[in-house]
Amino acid sequence: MTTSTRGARTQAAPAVLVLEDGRIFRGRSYGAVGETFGEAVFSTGMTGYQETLTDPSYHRQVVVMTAPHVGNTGVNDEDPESGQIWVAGYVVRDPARVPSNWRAKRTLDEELANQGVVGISGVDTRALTRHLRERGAMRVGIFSGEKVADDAALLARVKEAPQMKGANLSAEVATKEAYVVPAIGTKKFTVAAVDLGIKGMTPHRMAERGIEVHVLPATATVEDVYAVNPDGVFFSNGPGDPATADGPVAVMQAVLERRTPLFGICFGNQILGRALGFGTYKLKYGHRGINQPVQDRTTGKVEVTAHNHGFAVDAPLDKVSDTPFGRAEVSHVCLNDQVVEGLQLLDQPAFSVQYHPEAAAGPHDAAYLFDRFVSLMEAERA
Ligand SMILES: NC(=O)CC[C@H](N)C(=O)O
Repeated sequence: MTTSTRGARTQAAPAVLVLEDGRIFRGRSYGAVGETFGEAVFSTGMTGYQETLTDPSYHRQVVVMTAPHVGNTGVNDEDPESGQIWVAGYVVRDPARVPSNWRAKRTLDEELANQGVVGISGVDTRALTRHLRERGAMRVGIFSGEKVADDAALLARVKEAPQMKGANLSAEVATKEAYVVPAIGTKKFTVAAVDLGIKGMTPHRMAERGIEVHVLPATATVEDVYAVNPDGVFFSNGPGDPATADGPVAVMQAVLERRTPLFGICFGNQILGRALGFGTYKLKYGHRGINQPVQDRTTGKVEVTAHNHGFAVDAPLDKVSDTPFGRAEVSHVCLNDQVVEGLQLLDQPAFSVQYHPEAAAGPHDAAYLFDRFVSLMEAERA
């Protein structure tokens, strides 16, 4: 096990990060010693590393932090978004030598080591991020220890690792058993939430609004969804390529058929896109962080929002589309690059966003979307 003292870190084993295009960064082992593979992506969040590490949507991704200092507040038991760290690897520049926070129980270095997550520190993460912005997200390996193979052998192994495009991963991270998150205060509604890799804060944001949330496995059928007698149906965030999510797309289409109020976040937005007949595609390097400007096209208002997506929906920005479920339009757009960030149906109560209104971590500008879901269920009941 490694510790976070200066002395221990200078003794940490050497580590090397090898990108599939042959670019190499050297540093020191951070967290577990060993090797790992994944898709190299970067996050621009300056805070919220615990939420990032435990977000199941990061499954099979090696996350590069652009913030130069990571681990400053250590690790607490309150902030995780799921029961474990999901990132495949972690890349930081300068780890905190003396973490300090009243809630801290352990150092981040210890937590990564305890959970067997291989990381690397001492990397010029800004140079690495610029590289990924120019060349795009790509496969990567991190190798640490006193003896690792030569660079050419490591590169060959990276090139054998699986690609993110075409990866079907929800069932690997989602709950195997259904469970209930009770409403906080008086129960007003029941929601069936299809778990494709759900973050803990999402049902909590619903529970705060009087919703009893029945979280169902990724493989839930239409019968499973309606067995809980839901006022609304929710489709969560999750890892992998939405082009592989045929099962959830079919379930969502059945929900749209019945006109039950529907809300989706991130992967859930991509599934709504597919359910309506739009395509999805891989972004060059994706959106990850907690400071992305999104415009709500209905009100014109701009929100600062939390993102974690590598794919996006291909829907026209400039017109209302006719779909098998009535008229649909792009409700939200990212102002950095005009990527589709939300969809809404005009003839029935269904909408979704590509970003993260649950805001864990991130700004709370988009919390109104949970209220909008409640309004749809209220209108349906009335
Ligand atoms: N956070 C998410 O739901 C991510 C969705 C999808 N895996 C993507 O990368 O775009």
